[in-house]
Amino acid sequence: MKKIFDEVRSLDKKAIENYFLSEDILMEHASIGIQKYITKKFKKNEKILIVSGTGNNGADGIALARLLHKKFDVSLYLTNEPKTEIGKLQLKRAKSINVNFVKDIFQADIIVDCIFGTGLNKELDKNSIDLIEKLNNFKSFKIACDIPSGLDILGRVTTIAFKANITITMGALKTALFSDVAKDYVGKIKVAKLGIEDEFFQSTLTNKYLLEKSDLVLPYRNIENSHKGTYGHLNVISGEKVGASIIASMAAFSFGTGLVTIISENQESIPHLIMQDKVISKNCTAIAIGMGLGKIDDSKLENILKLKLPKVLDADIFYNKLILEYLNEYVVLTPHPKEFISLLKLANITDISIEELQNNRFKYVKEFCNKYPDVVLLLKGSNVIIAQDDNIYINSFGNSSLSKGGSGDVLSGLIASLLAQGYKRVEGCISASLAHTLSALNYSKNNYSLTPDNLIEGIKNL
Ligand SMILES: NC(=O)C1=CN([C@@H]2O[C@H](COP(=O)(O)OP(=O)(O)OC[C@H]3O[C@@H](n4cnc5c(N)ncnc54)[C@H](O)[C@@H]3O)[C@@H](O)[C@H]2O)[C@@H](O)CC1
Ligand SMILES: Nc1ncnc2c1ncn2[C@@H]1O[C@H](COP(=O)(O)OP(=O)(O)O)[C@@H](O)[C@H]1O
Ligand SMILES: [K+]
Repeated sequence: MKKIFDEVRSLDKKAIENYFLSEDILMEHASIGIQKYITKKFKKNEKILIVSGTGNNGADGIALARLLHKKFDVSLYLTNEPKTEIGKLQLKRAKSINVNFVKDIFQADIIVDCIFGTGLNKELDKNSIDLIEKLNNFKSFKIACDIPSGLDILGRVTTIAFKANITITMGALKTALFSDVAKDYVGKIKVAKLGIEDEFFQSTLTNKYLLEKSDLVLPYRNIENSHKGTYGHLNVISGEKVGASIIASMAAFSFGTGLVTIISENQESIPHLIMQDKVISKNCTAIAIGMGLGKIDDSKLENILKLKLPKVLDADIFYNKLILEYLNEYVVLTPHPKEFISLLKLANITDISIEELQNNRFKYVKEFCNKYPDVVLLLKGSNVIIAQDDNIYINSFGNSSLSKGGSGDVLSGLIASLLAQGYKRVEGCISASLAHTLSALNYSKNNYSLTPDNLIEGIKNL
């Protein structure tokens, strides 16, 4: 996993002091980072338009124009004269070698957005909105310098934001790039090193981490002298919609759990691989409840919630106040945003809209985890957040093929499967969530036809 920081400005300052560097050295490295990317990816004669604002993000762009001068067909458009000292210096340098300044933007092969960086601190004015809108309409390959212009430090879109194919971010990953809203603007994300010792970021504390493919720990079996009981027995509690329990059960069975039983009062028609019972199994090692549950008698629910077994609580359960008494060290919660706002309300933390949550996901996850530090929370979304106490892990591998009924049931089944097999809760959530999103990513047909069955098939082939 890679470290993510809420802000890097103070880190840059500290690094400058620690290693006797200068803003100029850092900026040169920032621009070299983008120069290297462009030089590697594009042919020499391609047209590049760099659009620079008045702050240091703009100054990065002016430095980049100098670095690419005569190597590419580069044009530099300034929204205004630079305001910062280093920006003025970069401009002098660029002018001294006759960089090509242009008075109008145009559809180049490549556009580099250096209008605003992390210094965006107010609403965009009309000129900036028009400029970003025009750039977005160009069919160019689009590179955002540090952060797409128009995204603020919390990853919210002000009025409009630059839609990049890639964001080359300076120094270290920033939280703002991983809001759900940002996902449609950042494109790929790449870090440009600023000439600061790697050791510096390694030793700087953070509570946020970006998950990588290598963090996936599949439930490989490492002993031969085993039997089905060795790999746990998951009970999936069924309710009004048995389909959800079947999806979760099939996902769990395919992900290695030795036995899966659907617990239901009625005799349901279910796949022959899955067992069925009316009561919790004696050798049950984990429980999944909530998916398709509908209404349930409080005393029955309480009898399940009070069991000292790892549990995944999902879906309908987030509308029942009873769960507040059981938010303990056995529990994993897997709400989607609508369910999470219900939970926040039940827990008397806040009464907010989905939009407010989606604009401030990290903030509300933190508030919830401060109140319930024993619980492991997985907040679904285009960038999944896994949190416990103060620690946050972000899974950004998901894509829109997962926006379909039943995807969440697969995920709950996968987490419950790993819990039944003995994974710790945070580790279980990390590996299940990675398997879930990587399976979707590997599905290569198109991005509309993925079904829960395809997802489960993909998980068998990871
Ligand atoms: N900290 C450092 O040492 C480094 C910073 N670098 C670059 O510097 C950037 C940050 O630079 P700045 O702090 O100058 O900030 P920005 O370049 O993001 O620009 C902010 C400027 O625009 C103005 N502004 C903010 N919001 C506005 C709005 N809505 N409408 C009109 N004007 C607005 C501000 O008053 C300020 O003058 C980073 O994103 C990064 O690209 C890099 O060069 C690497 C090194
Ligand atoms: N656009 C998207 N990008 C990434 N992941 C997505 C996207 N849409 C949905 N998902 C994922 O799909 C799952 C949907 O779960 P949920 O809404 O609970 O569905 P259901 O209850 O129908 O099974 C979650 O894991 C969510 O993170
Ligand atoms: K930018």
